[in-house]
Amino acid sequence: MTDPLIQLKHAHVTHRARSGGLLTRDRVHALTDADLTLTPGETIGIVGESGCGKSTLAKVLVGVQRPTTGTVEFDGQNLWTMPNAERRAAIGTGAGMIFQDPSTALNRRLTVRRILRDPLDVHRRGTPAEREDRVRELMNLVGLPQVLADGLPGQLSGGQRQRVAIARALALNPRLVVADEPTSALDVSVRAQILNLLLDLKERLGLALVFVSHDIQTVRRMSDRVVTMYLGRIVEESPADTVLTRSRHPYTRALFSATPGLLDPIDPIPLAGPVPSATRPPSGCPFRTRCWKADAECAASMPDFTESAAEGSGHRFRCHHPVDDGQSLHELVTQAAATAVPQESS
Ligand SMILES: Nc1ncnc2c1ncn2[C@@H]1O[C@H](COP(=O)(O)OP(=O)(O)OP(=O)(O)O)[C@@H](O)[C@H]1O
Repeated sequence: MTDPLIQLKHAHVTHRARSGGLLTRDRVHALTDADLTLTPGETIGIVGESGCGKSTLAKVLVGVQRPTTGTVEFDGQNLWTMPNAERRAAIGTGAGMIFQDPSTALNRRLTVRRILRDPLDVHRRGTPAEREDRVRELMNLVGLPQVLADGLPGQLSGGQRQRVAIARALALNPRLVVADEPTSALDVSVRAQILNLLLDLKERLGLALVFVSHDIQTVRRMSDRVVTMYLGRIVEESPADTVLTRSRHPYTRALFSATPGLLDPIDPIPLAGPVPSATRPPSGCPFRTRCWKADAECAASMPDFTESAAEGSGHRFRCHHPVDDGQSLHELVTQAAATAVPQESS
């Protein structure tokens, strides 16, 4: 079996909650008890509703966010017990991050050349001449014409800016790249180009990729494995090619059923009420307040992960009452519509 590139163990992230801009004594549970393993060259996609912790999980994986408790191992080494300089070196060389909006992620006052040289200078990579060569190489890698090297981000198109952000993330030869909504700020016409570029780079460089998006269709296309999150928790990991039909967690099925154009035209699985507060998540399974299958057992405890019967499939889910393997969406919609869900939230 391949050694993991990254391993999260029981990672929690909490933040002080704010009310009217002021910090309160409450804690927001942005990530709860996350266990996840990523192998070299693998792509995982993270899906879930807004605020469910996708970005937090991505930042923890890439070593940008320190978990409040729990561990992150990168190449078998605990990232957060390393001395700072060592961790920065491991993170710098190990992982790059591409954000949603390249116009805010790039320093507007620096030329493309300076933006791409910066990580090489900070990590003292090679001689000045070698750094210049590397800048040229990075621009070629992401399909940016060399004439743009002296341009400022404001002089580039949205797609070109995102290419600069990708080149910068690749500057130190990372083995992992995290792309957090990398195309949502771009025109539809350039989205496919950027996604194809990421897929191409992943193949050519053997990168592991963590892909975060609200666009479930794209996540499925880009990923080997899909991680479903709900209210800070990972509730299912499914192989991307069977996530539509074989996922077992009711929330994964509901989420995918609500994606236009993905499945046969059909009403989505109806869910009761809104997502509860991340400050006071429900006891037991956090999805139980909206789930048509929930009962007292779901309020009492969060189930452990169940591995799918197909050994080595990488499919696992946390649910007391999973959807039957192969159960159709039509059946689930009917079942959910016929069931009243208890409304209390904790
Ligand atoms: N610095 C912070 N301080 C307080 N709360 C935070 C902070 N960062 C994130 N949160 C909260 O943590 C939870 C998870 O946020 P996160 O950004 O990870 O979710 P997300 O799924 O990526 O959301 P979106 O899809 O809207 O980007 C949310 O309730 C969010 O409000």
